[in-house]
Amino acid sequence: MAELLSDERIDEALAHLPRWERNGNAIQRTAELANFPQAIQVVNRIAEIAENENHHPDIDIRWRKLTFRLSTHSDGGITEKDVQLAGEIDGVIDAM
Ligand SMILES: C[C@H](O)[C@H](O)[C@H]1CNC2=NC(N)=NC(=O)C2=N1
Repeated sequence: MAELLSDERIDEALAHLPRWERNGNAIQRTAELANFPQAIQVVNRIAEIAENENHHPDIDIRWRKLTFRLSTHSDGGITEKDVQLAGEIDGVIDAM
């Protein structure tokens, strides 16, 4: 179990993650890739990171548009694991 973050800590984390917004008990970002294969490549790279960390995003795939929603299901809210994964997802998308 990880510790749920305070509202203040979440705001502070999001100040460093400008592409992410809070959506209730999760943080969320959308990204539009150049085409569908690139979007799937992004998903595959993130899948590898998620497996390594045993922390998995909810992912919505619509053609070349991806929406990532991060929360720590076992704790019912946002933890440092989500903040960490958000930064890594940004890194994968920025590298495309
Ligand atoms: C047993 C295993 O540690 C859990 O099911 C992991 C897997 N991936 C997970 N991912 C996310 N986002 N939240 C979790 O609580 C979680 N739990």
